[in-house]
Amino acid sequence: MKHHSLIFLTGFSGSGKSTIGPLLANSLGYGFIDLDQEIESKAGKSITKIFAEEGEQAFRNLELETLRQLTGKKELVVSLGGGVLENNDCYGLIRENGTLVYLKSSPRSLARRLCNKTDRPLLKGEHGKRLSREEIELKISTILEKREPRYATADLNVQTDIKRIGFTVEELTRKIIRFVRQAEQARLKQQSDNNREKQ
Ligand SMILES: Nc1ncnc2c1ncn2[C@@H]1O[C@H](COP(=O)(O)OP(=O)(O)O)[C@@H](O)[C@H]1O
Ligand SMILES: O=C(O)C1=C[C@@H](OP(=O)(O)O)[C@@H](O)[C@H](O)C1
Ligand SMILES: [Mg+2]
Repeated sequence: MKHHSLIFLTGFSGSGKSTIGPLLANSLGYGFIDLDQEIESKAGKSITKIFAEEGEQAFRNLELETLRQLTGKKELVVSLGGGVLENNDCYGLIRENGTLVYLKSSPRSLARRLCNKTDRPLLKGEHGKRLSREEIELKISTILEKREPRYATADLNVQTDIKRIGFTVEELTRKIIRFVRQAEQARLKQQSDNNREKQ
């Protein structure tokens, strides 16, 4: 059964899911889980090592396996990894079980935030070579073009390019509280209509 208070944050690497997620959860009075951190603690190694030692498909299998354990929960914010929605099974689980929220950022902002980081295996060159900011921005644009259609199906979205993190948290808190309240009211109305029809 879908719980609208099971909130999944999606968006490309660097959009702020892992930073904003715990702040948003605290602001809502919800629990918080970072899917990548769950996977790393289960695997006992970093995502970079999982990619290097077991390959990307092994990581994607761990994403699905970990996500499955979250279905049925409520009043919980889950920060997804940027590639989760590409897996049809993951996408289906998320749509059937909770509310999808998209943190939108431009390739330029994402590249600026990520250019000094070394923990995104997909944003490295041949043999793990570090890329320049321009090369990272190009790589982001290419991958984002493929992923945008699924990101864009989210129930709610927020632009994070030129917004301080605190404002994004406040905006998302307001939007989510309103969305969850309206969804629950609609569900209760549907239930009472169904009961009336049975009488
Ligand atoms: N709105 C923002 N403005 C400026 N920097 C941000 C913003 N959101 C995230 N960041 C920074 O970008 C980097 C990636 O953030 P992170 O939360 O890890 O993103 P994700 O989990 O979506 O990959 C971090 O260094 C974070 O501090
Ligand atoms: O875009 C992706 O496919 C990935 C994004 C990462 O998470 P963040 O979006 O939190 O960086 C992490 O799951 C892994 O490196 C793969
Ligand atoms: Mg993250």
